[in-house]
Amino acid sequence: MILELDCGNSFIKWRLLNASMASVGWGVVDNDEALVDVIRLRSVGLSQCRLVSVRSDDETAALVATLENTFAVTCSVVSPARELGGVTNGYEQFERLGLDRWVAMVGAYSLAQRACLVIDLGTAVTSDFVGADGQHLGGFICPGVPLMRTQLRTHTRRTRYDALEASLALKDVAPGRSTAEAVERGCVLMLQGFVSGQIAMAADLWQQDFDVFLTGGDAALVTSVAPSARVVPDLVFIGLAIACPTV
Ligand SMILES: Nc1ncnc2c1ncn2[C@@H]1O[C@H](COP(=O)(O)OP(=O)(O)OP(=O)(O)O)[C@@H](O)[C@H]1O
Ligand SMILES: CC(C)(CO)[C@@H](O)C(=O)NCCC(=O)O
Ligand SMILES: [K+]
Repeated sequence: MILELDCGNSFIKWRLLNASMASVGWGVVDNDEALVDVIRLRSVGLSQCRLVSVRSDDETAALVATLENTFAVTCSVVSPARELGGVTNGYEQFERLGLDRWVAMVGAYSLAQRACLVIDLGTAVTSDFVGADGQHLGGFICPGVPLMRTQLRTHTRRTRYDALEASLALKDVAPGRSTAEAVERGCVLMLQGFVSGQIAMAADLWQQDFDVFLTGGDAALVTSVAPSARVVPDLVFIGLAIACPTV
């Protein structure tokens, strides 16, 4: 079995593949200890681990050491590259491009084999443009819903509401008539406006000849403004397999 990990700033997403590369389990945890606990229950036959991380080098090294010591596996870790899977990193300093963005676009290009716009909606929202020839033109980074919400709560005094109100607020996006509706709907509309703008930018560059990929925990919030987008929740893992092939 292979353990795949996508180590973000807020969450670690994990997935287990069997010998036929079929997913036999997955989940989301919010710290290293919780990850070890959940994998320990399923670690029989674990032979390899591969991971992509946007955490600090020290944090990533600590997680790798824990996994290698606890489960007696070797971990392959994605490192920055100028070129991978036909995609050329477009950053002036290629090693500074977030590795989650990098493997997501490598995964998207492997599926599309033509120009693609890759949007990852998580804690942060990122968008990346890859041309038909695999050249990464660059992209954008903005706060995602969790960050927008927390910034509002932190910097204003009267925008509070509870989780129940929040969960009821998104039944539609009409003008809000309570604080919860006003904030929750406002954040979703910010996300949708951003995604619409990105698709318009891609259409300026490539007319109709491109694919839009959506991934990340909040992808479902924007599908209404991107009806032809391909929603691929495991896009990072698809790219991860290309970056760290089975040994
Ligand atoms: N099971 C889940 N666990 C955590 N977040 C979830 C889950 N399902 C949906 N979400 C939503 O996904 C968003 C987080 O997205 P995602 O899991 O892609 O985070 P992320 O960008 O990977 O975060 P990071 O990479 O910084 O850890 C949150 O806004 C949350 O509302
Ligand atoms: C933007 C995030 C936080 C999204 O997870 C990550 O890709 C990252 O830390 N990137 C480094 C900065 C950059 O990509 O330019
Ligand atoms: K992410």
